[in-house]
Amino acid sequence: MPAPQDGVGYLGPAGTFCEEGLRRLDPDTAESAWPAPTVAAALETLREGVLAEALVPFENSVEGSVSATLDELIRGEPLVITGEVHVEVEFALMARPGTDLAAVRRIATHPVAEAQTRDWIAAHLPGAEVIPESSTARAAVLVAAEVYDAAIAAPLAAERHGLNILVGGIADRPGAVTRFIRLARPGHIPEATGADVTTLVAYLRHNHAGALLDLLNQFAMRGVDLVRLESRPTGEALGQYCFAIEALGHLREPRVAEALRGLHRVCAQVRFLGSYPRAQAAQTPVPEVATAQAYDAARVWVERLSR
Ligand SMILES: O=C(O)C(=O)Cc1ccccc1
Repeated sequence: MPAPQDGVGYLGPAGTFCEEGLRRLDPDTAESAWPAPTVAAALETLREGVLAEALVPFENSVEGSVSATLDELIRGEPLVITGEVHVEVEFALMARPGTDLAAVRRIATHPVAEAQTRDWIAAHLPGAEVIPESSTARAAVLVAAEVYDAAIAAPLAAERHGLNILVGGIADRPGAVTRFIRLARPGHIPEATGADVTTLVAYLRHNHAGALLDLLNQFAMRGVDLVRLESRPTGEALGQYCFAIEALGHLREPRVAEALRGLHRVCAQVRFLGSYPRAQAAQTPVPEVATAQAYDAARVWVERLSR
C-alpha cells in the first residue's frame, strides 16, 4: 500500500501500539493512515513531502528512548514534533490457532517489547529464541505466515492477524507507558497552551570542565524545568556526544526563548525539534520572576534606560 499524498504515516503494519496511539490522538485520520514498514521509512516519506505527518514511538517508561527515532531526528533533514500521546502497553503472547505454549520455540517481537517481557520469557519459556522485528505487529504477521511460532504484541495485533492469545498480560512490570510523537516538516508550531514541552538537540562548543553545566544553566537561570536529558553519540568519533533535551514550556514564552538564545551562544549547534502540548496537560508552574510579565517589565525597563 503506497503512502497517501498528504496523509499520516505510522509504524505498521496494522495492530501496532503505534496504531493504538494514532487512534487515540486522531481517530478520524487513523482509518486512512499509512502503515510504514519502519520508523526510518515513515520519516523518509515525510521528508520527501509525500506524507504530511507521521506518528512514531519515542520513549518508553521502562526501556527509555527509542533510539531509532531519536537518531533519525538528530541526524536527518530537520523535522518537528507537533504533538504527543501516551499509550499504556499491554503485551500478549500469541500464536496460530492450534499452537500450544509447549510448542513455542521461536518468538518474534519488537526490541522494546522484548526488554519488558524478558523475565516472563525466562521463567515460562526458558529455551525459546527471541528474534527482533521492526514492530510487534510485523512479528504477528510473520507468525501468521508460519515464519515464527509466536509473537509478543498488543491484543489488537492478534485480532488483526488471526492469531490466538496464549497468555495475556506478560509484562515484567505492568503499567509501562510508551510515548508516541507526531512529526511534520518544519513550518508550523502549535500555539502555546501553558502545558507544553520543548524538545531540542544541543552540541557542546568545547569539551571543557563545566561545559554541560553552562548548558544546563541557560535553563536554570530562566526558571525553565528540564524533564529529560540524554546523551547520544554523534556518530563521528568515540566519545563525541550530543544532548537530547526536553524542557517544560513553549518557544513563544519569553523564559524559554531566552534560554534558547543562551543555548545558541554557549553551544556549537542547537537543533529545535518542536514546542507542543504535553500529553499530561497539567499547567506548568512558572516562578514569579520568570513569567512573561516579569520578562516584559524587564525589557521595557532596559529600553527606557537606553533612550
Ligand atoms: O511495535 C510496536 O507495536 C510499536 O508501536 C513500537 C513499540 C514496541 C513495544 C512497546 C512500545 C512500542
